[in-house]
Amino acid sequence: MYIHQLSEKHSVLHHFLSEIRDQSIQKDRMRFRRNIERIGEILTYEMSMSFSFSDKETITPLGKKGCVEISNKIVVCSILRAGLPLHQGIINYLDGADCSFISAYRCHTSETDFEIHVEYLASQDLDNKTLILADPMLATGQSILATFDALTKVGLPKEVHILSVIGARPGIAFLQKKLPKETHLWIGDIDAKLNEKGYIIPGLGDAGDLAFGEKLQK
Ligand SMILES: O=P(O)(O)OC[C@H]1O[C@H](OP(=O)(O)OP(=O)(O)O)[C@H](O)[C@@H]1O
Ligand SMILES: O=c1cc[nH]c(=O)[nH]1
Ligand SMILES: [Mg+2]
Repeated sequence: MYIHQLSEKHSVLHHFLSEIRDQSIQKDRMRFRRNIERIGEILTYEMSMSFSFSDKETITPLGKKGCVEISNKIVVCSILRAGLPLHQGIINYLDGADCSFISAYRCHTSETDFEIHVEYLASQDLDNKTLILADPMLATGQSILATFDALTKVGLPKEVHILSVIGARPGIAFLQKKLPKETHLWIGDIDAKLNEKGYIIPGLGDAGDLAFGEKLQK
């Protein structure tokens, strides 16, 4: 897996990362969602430099200009529910992309153990497409793997890009073992560890709850 950690360079991204982690600022739910969306825009801009482009001619009011346009056929698939604001950030920049949605949630068998349940999938044909799989939190990596497995039953994408805001080192190492080598991971920041409940430390807490409100545990 090719890992592109955007926090390696200092940029405005650090401002947004700091705000989503800050326990007082993140209480503003609207700001939290908007910051995740803004990070989605930044990740998409960086990822777009790896896309294919074809030439086109654009007519301006005063002449002609040789321009380029993205030639990848893109499907953005986001994992419900925390993926929704990230999804919005991605499609803010990829105007014509198809959008798929998949649900994945942690179903707890005990205080510390859980399984990932995938129950809902609405997807386009993925054959030969550029698949962007979006989830703001990459903790154990199990949600991404379960959704990747469900999606690759629908078709065989030409390339796969995973977009995430904060990841944990053990979850990334897990995906490195399980996903095809040519998969790209575009990630805002990487934290060192997980706690016994599978939360990223220091992370930011529960992204789905912060964006949309605390859900009842199953
Ligand atoms: O890498 P993992 O260990 O699989 O954890 C990451 C997943 O956990 C969260 O989802 P959650 O189950 O909390 O659902 P939610 O989006 O509805 O809050 C998060 O949004 C990821 O999908
Ligand atoms: O730290 C974590 C782990 C999973 N899901 C979250 O929202 N946060
Ligand atoms: Mg959650």
